[in-house]
Amino acid sequence: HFFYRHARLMGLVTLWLGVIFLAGVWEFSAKQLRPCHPRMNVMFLKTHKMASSTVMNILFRFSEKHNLTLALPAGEGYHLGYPQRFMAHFVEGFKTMGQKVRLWVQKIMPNATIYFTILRNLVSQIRSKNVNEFLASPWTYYNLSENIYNIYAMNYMWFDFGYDNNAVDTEDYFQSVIAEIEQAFHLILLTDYFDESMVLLKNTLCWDLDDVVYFKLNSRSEDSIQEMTPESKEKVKEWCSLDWKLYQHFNRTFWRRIEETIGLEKLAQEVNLLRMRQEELMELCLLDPKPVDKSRIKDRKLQPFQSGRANILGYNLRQDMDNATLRACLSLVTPELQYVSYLYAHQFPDKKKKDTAFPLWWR
Ligand SMILES: Nc1ncnc2c1ncn2[C@@H]1O[C@H](COP(=O)(O)OS(=O)(=O)O)[C@@H](OP(=O)(O)O)[C@H]1O
Repeated sequence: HFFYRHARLMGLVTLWLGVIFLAGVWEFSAKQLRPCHPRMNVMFLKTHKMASSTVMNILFRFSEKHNLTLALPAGEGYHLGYPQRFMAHFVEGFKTMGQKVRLWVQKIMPNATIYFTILRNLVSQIRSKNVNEFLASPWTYYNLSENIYNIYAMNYMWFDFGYDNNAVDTEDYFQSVIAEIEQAFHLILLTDYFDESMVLLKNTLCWDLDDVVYFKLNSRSEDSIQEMTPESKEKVKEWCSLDWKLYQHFNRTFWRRIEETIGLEKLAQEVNLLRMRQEELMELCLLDPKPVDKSRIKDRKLQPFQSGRANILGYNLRQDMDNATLRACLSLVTPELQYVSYLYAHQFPDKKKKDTAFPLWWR
């Protein structure tokens, strides 16, 4: 009787192991055979001075290629309420009221949406004139009571995620925010490894290489920047300690994700392909091998918005292109405001146009 009972148990266990094994084999072969499907629902949190305009350009081109609907700023504006917290009625066509930011975003995005953003190392990002003087004695210049007008001077990445940039940095607080960000975002990319980020994005979203090929947008001219001294590089990590820890954390998760998904060897190959394609397109489209000073941009409609005193560079296109090539090249160099203006006019033909003129192109 004892043997009989155990034999039955053993039989059951063996049967289960068999079923689990078969399910594993089936899933493995299904993964090998089934090509992934490009993700069409994407939410990008635009962060400042972190190559976010280049990412936006990638998203704009993808949305045109697949005729997708964009959440565009309502009325005459170009921002979704920044620096206020996001609300759904900042998006053209949404009128609902009375909920929290996360719910607002969920209200306008479908359930199966990939949420992502991009961060940059403080040391490479903060290159404004007078940065060293500022960091030598920041409290001389920084006034806590100025509140929202201070956001670029302390922990602005923290602010862009919707948190208090003046908050006291304690381990518990830091960890609780990180946990919230990790819950809300599927992917955090890095400006400092932009090409690697584009490969990771392409693989996560199952897009093509050409979807993430780009020209670098919104770069500052050399005479608009001041590099940090070695002392400032150390001081900024203290002054913006929340941002510094945030960046370090997501730098680690970025490389972990690469290792778990693509692997370093394949990453290097794909980055290489991306750069080759980028060079090919630059030769095809551009008059100059590098972005040029705003005064040298011949077509004013291709001049990027000039924020502050910095000189923001742009591009001149070659003249000798057929219509289809010109259209493709234009979309790669069109600055953000002009592109938003164009997409808005296209998506809402009956509404009043935004006032930034965009290059005329044929649809
Ligand atoms: N592909 C790529 N790789 C590395 N860095 C890049 C890339 N594209 C843009 N950039 C740099 O990003 C800075 C502009 O960022 P944003 O577009 O976010 O600026 S803005 O806030 O929208 O004005 C700006 O940095 P600075 O030149 O230091 O100002 C750009 O040079």
